[in-house]
Amino acid sequence: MTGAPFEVRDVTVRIAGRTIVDKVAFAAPRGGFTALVGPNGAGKSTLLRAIAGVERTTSGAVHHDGEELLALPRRRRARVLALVEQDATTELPLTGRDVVRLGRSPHESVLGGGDPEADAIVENALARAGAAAFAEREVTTLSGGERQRVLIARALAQQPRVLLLDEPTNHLDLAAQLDIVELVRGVTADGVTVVAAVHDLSLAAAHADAVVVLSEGRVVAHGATEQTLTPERIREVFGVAAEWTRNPLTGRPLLAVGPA
Ligand SMILES: Nc1ncnc2c1ncn2[C@@H]1O[C@H](COP(=O)(O)OP(=O)(O)OP(=O)(O)O)[C@@H](O)[C@H]1O
Repeated sequence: MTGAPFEVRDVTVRIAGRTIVDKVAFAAPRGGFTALVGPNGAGKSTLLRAIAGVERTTSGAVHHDGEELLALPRRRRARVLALVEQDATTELPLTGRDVVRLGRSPHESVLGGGDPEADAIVENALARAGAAAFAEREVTTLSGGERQRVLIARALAQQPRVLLLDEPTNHLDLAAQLDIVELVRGVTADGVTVVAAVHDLSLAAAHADAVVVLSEGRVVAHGATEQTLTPERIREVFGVAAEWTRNPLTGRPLLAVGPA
């Protein structure tokens, strides 16, 4: 991890007169894993969509290595940043491989082609995301967890410098959740900056390099886990009593919760 090439600057999203994301600002180190946490409705998905340029921002900017990403044409932005949305669905009769192949479109020439490595990159992304078994299947027939792996593979095929994940372990069984954590660590080791919305605070504490706590559209804390995810703040933001213990199998932080 070096420097902070990725910066979210005062991003605000107002929808129908309501402020959903309110002047959110944070920087993320290159090759770091930043966990975005907060209760239901805090604005995590809207913020990720705004950063990716999918949701229109009312004001603010997103910088990467000196470029203002929101001002870039969509294809150029997609070469820098990929978003895996929560529960993204498709009705199109595409196979898993077709969907992953779509991740290459920002790298192809406008008329298609001009991307000689595409086949190898697609196969590699399928394998890395544990989605190779679904390459020939129509994605509409896949389970939620299987589809999630295909969508992660598509984002990997995009070869972004910044990877945004919205609840990447949603739909995944316990072993698959561990696979995804492993995958995120592998991707960050390659220098990709990961920002992921996660509900599992134990996962955030065990694996993230930094945590951004969002509440009612605002950043209420940002920094190392120990400083941000204190029992007091968890009570304040999530409305539960909490105590950190250790996972006896891994030695990593584990959150015990109870009624406030
Ligand atoms: N298009 C929209 N129109 C109106 N309200 C919206 C729209 N999109 C999001 N909201 C509202 O904005 C708030 C934040 O939603 P968002 O999905 O970003 O929260 P979240 O933190 O990702 O929640 P969750 O943990 O439940 O996924 C919610 O109150 C939601 O109802």
